[in-house]
Amino acid sequence: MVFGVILAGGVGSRMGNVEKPKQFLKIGGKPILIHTVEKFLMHDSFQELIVLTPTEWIEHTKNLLKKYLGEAGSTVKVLKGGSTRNETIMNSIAYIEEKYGLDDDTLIVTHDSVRPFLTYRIIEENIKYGLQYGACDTVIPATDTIVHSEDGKVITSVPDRSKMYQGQTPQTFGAKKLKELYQSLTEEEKEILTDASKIFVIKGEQVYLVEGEVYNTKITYPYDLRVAESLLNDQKNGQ
Ligand SMILES: Nc1ccn([C@@H]2O[C@H](COP(=O)(O)OP(=O)(O)OP(=O)(O)O)[C@@H](O)[C@H]2O)c(=O)n1
Ligand SMILES: O=P(O)(O)OC[C@@H](O)[C@@H](O)[C@@H](O)CO
Repeated sequence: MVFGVILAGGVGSRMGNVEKPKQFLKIGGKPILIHTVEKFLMHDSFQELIVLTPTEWIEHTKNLLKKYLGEAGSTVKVLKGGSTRNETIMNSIAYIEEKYGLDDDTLIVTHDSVRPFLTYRIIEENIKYGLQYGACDTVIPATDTIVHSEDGKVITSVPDRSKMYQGQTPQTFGAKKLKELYQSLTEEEKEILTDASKIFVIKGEQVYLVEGEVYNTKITYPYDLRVAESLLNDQKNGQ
């Protein structure tokens, strides 16, 4: 079984002083989260779509799904997010295990709710390579040179940019394996995680690359809202 797991459990602190978590802010007259859910609803491979949000925003999320997406929106399961992004993913796996059981064919396509510009191809390839390889990560080649600094003062190294990529999402995994690997991590290992692919990498497991898109950007800062509005205008004008 394949599940769409849309991560909306954050508070968007880097968005500054806004009245609600950034995933509920509007672009093109519609909440960012709704743009993202719409992309997943275009695929019929999913057994179920799951959105995970902070507890206090669960009812709001359900209302948005019904208001903007009607019947289709009502099929989306809304759950409580976790204290960290990976705990949110674990909450989705706990729900899946409870309702469907977990086996080696249980696949989760995990996606940042604030990356509304992902494409049909990216989702299809995540499903295909997730089923084929058991783990894949959506990435784009680094456009800026990556600089590594241990102390934040001087350069420790400048990795070969031709081998550097920027991680995006979706990140797709065998749910059973992800759960087992995550549970085997120490608290220190969990602390340094900023995504889920690293859980596999730390444990020496292969994660295959799926080609992302530059515009599959994560809305993080106020500036990103302006970029998102202009991307929507471009799409409207067929650019
Ligand atoms: N406990 C968490 C933390 C983050 N996320 C989700 O992970 C995605 C990417 O994380 P990020 O951009 O960092 O979102 P926030 O944590 O909300 O932002 P900030 O770090 O600025 O507070 C977002 O869709 C966010 O909702 C989540 O589901 N559960
Ligand atoms: O550091 P942040 O919490 O903004 O991002 C965490 C993840 O969302 C991020 O690592 C993936 O989108 C892959 O880049």
